[in-house]
Amino acid sequence: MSETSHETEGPTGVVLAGGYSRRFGERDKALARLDGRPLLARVVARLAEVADRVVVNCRADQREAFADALDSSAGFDSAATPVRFVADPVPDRGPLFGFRTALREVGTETCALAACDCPFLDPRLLSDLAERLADDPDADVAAVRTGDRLRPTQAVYRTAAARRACDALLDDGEGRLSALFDRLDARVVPAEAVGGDAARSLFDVDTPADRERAAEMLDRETSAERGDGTPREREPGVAARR
Ligand SMILES: Nc1nc2c(ncn2[C@@H]2O[C@H](COP(=O)(O)OP(=O)(O)OP(=O)(O)O)[C@@H](O)[C@H]2O)c(=O)[nH]1
Repeated sequence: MSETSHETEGPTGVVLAGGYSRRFGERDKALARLDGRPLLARVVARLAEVADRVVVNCRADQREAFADALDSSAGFDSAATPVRFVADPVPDRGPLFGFRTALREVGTETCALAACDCPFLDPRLLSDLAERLADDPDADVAAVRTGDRLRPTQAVYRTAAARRACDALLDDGEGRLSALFDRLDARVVPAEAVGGDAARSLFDVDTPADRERAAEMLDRETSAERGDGTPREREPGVAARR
C-alpha cells in the first residue's frame, strides 16, 4: 500500500436517498424496515465500515425523518463516522443530479457511492474497489460489471473527476447515473472477481415484494445459521443493537 496521504485516507460514503419510492407505494423505502431496521440505517452502517464519513443526499422534506432513523437504529458509531445530510436544491431531478449535489460536500479524494435501497451492501466489495482504484492512477472509477452492465452505484469514484462528469452530463441534459461511464475511465471488475458477495450486495428493494424477498433472504440465512449455532445477521464488524 502506498504511503501517500490520499491513498491512506478512506473514501467518503455517499448515499443517494432522494427518490420518491414510487414503485414501493405510499412509504419512503429508505425508512422501510428489514428485521426492525430502516434500509437507510443498514446502508449507512455498512458504508461506515469502509468510509470515514458519510454524506446522505435526500430531499429537504426527508431530512428530519432520516436523522431520526439513524439516531434510533444506526448500528454504527456516529462519532467515528460523522453523517451529513445534503438536500437537493430541486427535488426529483434524478440520481445523477443527487450525486452532483452530494459531491459538493465531499472533501476526500475518493468517494463510495451507494443507493439507500440495498440492505445487504457488502463493505468488502467497496473496499476491494477502493484498493483497485488506488492501484490504478489512470482510472476515475472502480466499478462492478454484472453481465454486460456496469454498476454506477456500489462503485468508488475519484471525487474531482466525478464532479466534472456530473456537471458535463447534466449540462447536456443527461440524467442517468450510468452515463457517468461515458465520461470516466473505469477500472471494471466482473462481479465474479470482486471481493464480497456482489449479487447479494447489489440486491435492491424497489417494491414491497422486493422487501419481502429481502426478509426471506435474512430468514433463510438465520435458519442456516441456527444449524451451526452462528448468531443472526448483524452489520459486519458492528455489534447488533436493539
Ligand atoms: N437525490 C436524488 N436521489 C434519487 C432521485 N431519484 C432516485 N434517487 C435515488 O437513487 C436510487 C435509485 O433510484 P430508484 O431505485 O429508482 O429509487 P426511487 O426513484 O426512489 O424509486 P422509484 O420512484 O420507484 O423509481 C435510490 O437510492 C433513490 O433514492 C432523485 O431525483 N434525487
